[in-house]
Amino acid sequence: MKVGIVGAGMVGSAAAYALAMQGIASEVVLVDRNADLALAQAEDISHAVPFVSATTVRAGSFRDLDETFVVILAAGVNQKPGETRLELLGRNAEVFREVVGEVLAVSPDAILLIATNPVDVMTHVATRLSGLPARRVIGSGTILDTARFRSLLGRHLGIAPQSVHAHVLGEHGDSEVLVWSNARAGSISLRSFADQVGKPLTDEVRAAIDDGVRNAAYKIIKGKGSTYYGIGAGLARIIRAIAFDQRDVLSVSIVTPEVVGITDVALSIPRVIGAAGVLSDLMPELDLAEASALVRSATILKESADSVPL
Ligand SMILES: NC(=O)C1=CN([C@@H]2O[C@H](COP(=O)(O)OP(=O)(O)OC[C@H]3O[C@@H](n4cnc5c(N)ncnc54)[C@H](O)[C@@H]3O)[C@@H](O)[C@H]2O)C=CC1
Ligand SMILES: CC(=O)C(=O)O
Repeated sequence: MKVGIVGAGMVGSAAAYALAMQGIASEVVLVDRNADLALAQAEDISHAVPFVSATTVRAGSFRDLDETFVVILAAGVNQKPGETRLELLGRNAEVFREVVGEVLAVSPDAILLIATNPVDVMTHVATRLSGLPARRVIGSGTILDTARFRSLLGRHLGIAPQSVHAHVLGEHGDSEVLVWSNARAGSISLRSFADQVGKPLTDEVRAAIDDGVRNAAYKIIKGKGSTYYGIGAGLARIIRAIAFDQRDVLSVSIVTPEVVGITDVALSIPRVIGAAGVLSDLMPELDLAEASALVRSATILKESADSVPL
């Protein structure tokens, strides 16, 4: 399967590396307005390929994105220390006005996979600009926050993150909602598992995990300037579900007709993903506090999307 990546910076190149290392794509084409950067990234990643897979990784122009199955949009500015994702909206909407049409001109049937922040609102912008059905314009949404949540819970409980079943919903950003009420470890409720292994989920533990998930990006950006390995692997995970029609349940963002009473909003809930994109949406049971936090998150995202002129 051929995958295009627009934006060959840290996120785009990390996604290309993850796709190549896992052999998910047969071909990856990197496009960037800095053509030298795209070429250098493609060369560097292609030198890792002989150790692992047979993926062709190359740089190209928009014309080289013909017949792509999925195109990742990772072009635009990232956060400076202390900056929120929503503060990037105006600048990155301008970038999408340039690139979405260029991609569709050569690859009208591609699924668009959005990484650029603020990812939920950018997913809304890309859906409007492209005119594609919402299920074919997928934002990585809270796939990364969900991975962070599972990682921290697994670390606390002393088990693999893959054995933790818990999701983060809503905005990929400050208003995101960690769903504790229906989280499970193995097939056991999280609270019961934690008590059985002698690692109770006290208020302090929950607060520390919430902070670790919600503020992960701020801490990493302060330490090294940007985040990319986590989202690179997350993007590859979504493409694997599409490439092999896996019907995986992943928390991703698409424009959704109605969620918790808010209409026409892009945010993350668990969704089934296969070759056609998002196949169905799933609404977990939430307690009152989680439901009200999700209404707040959805309202913030809807207001933000409504503020973007087309
Ligand atoms: N969805 C998520 O979970 C995450 C999203 N991000 C977001 O991903 C985006 C990219 O971040 P980084 O890769 O760190 O930034 P970066 O600055 O390393 O790369 C961005 C690339 O976009 C290119 N670009 C800008 N305008 C372009 C255009 N019109 N056409 C083609 N290329 C263009 C730039 O030349 C640059 O190489 C940011 O918005 C960042 O906030 C970052 C981490 C996680
Ligand atoms: C930068 C970003 O969105 C993240 O690492 O969560």
